[in-house]
Amino acid sequence: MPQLHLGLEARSILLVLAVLSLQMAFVLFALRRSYPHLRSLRAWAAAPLLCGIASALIGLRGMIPDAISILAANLLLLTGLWLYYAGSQQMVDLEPAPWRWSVPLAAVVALLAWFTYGRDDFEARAATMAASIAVVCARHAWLLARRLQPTLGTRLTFYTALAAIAVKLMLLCFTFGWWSGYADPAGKTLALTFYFIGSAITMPLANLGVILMVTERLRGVFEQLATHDALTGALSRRALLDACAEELERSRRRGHAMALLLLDLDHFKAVNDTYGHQTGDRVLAGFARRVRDTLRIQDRFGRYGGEEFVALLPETDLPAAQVAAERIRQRVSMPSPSLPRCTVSIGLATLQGPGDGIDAMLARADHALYRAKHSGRNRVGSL
Ligand SMILES: Nc1nc2c(ncn2[C@@H]2O[C@H](COP(=O)(O)OP(=O)(O)OP(=O)(O)O)[C@@H](O)[C@H]2O)c(=O)[nH]1
Repeated sequence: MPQLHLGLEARSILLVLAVLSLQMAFVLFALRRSYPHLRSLRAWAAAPLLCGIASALIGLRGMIPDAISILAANLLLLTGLWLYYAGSQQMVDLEPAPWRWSVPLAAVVALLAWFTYGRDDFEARAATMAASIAVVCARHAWLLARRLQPTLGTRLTFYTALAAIAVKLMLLCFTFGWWSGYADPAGKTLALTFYFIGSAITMPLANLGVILMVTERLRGVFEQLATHDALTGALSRRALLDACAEELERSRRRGHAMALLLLDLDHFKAVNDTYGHQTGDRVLAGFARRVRDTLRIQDRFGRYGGEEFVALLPETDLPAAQVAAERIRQRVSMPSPSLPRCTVSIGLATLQGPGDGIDAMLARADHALYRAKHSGRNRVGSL
């Protein structure tokens, strides 16, 4: 084991890192049991497990055979680092490709074997590993920067990957003789001290970054469940009414118009009775998708109850709301290749002065809907 400054011992650092990584793996495996649908958790739990075992094996260098403390340990380390990357890929619905990595991995292990048994060369082994780790971290950092939302967790993981790359590049520069001080034993000790301290900082930070990414994703899932209807993806009634209250306040403040559409599928009970409840569910989901496609970004769409939905149209006066409602009606009535045809009746209400409120608008929209139903359905009613 190399000597370090500050009274530090490489073996102790490696064993402490092993314990920390195994603890983190335990936490992540426990999270995986609770949230099995979060695919990334499997790779992210296995990653610190492999890295932890690798650290322990490297730390036991000289006490166990080289084939284990060098070859098996570095193989585990690189696989573990790849698993961090694979977990991030799954976060953005990319399929990890283990076979694509297995060829370079085998080449690295072959090189390490040569630098162990062909000619015993610590510097060459360190350079091989530093370059390989830097490549995996760079690939991971690239993915984090390009594909994931810039949250605290992704930022922490991204900067940790950059820091790990910097540490590895530093070691590469030294081993290639780009710093003359490295030839001197004191310089070498200093370089290795930086290297081990760098690893001691980046490994736990990578685990923390992953834990943060998991909790951020779970928070997103729970928020979605709390505010959206699971079947149609529309806002839940509670979230819809909150959005209405918010928009009403904004319209009042700015003196803007606002419209509200109450949408009710026609003869939906007959759809259920004829084709079954499951097809009825698919019709509802397809209907919601069509309405959402028709609406603008700033419009809100929610499930008011059963087969009744509300579309909230900010900054929309009566003529514009009639155009929007008619567009929805036509879009919904278009035949679909996979679903029974259905139509929608729509009740329309617009904001009537500062004393008006959401309950009053909903009551007017309900009345208009009633009229649309009673004058033949598949139409837009207003008062
Ligand atoms: N499949 C399915 N059906 C639902 C869901 N929610 C409500 N329904 C059904 O929607 C039907 C609504 O029926 P009605 O209120 O009589 O209205 P309708 O048959 O659409 O007739 P009109 O509104 O008068 O045109 C009921 O049979 C409910 O069971 C749901 O989530 N899935």
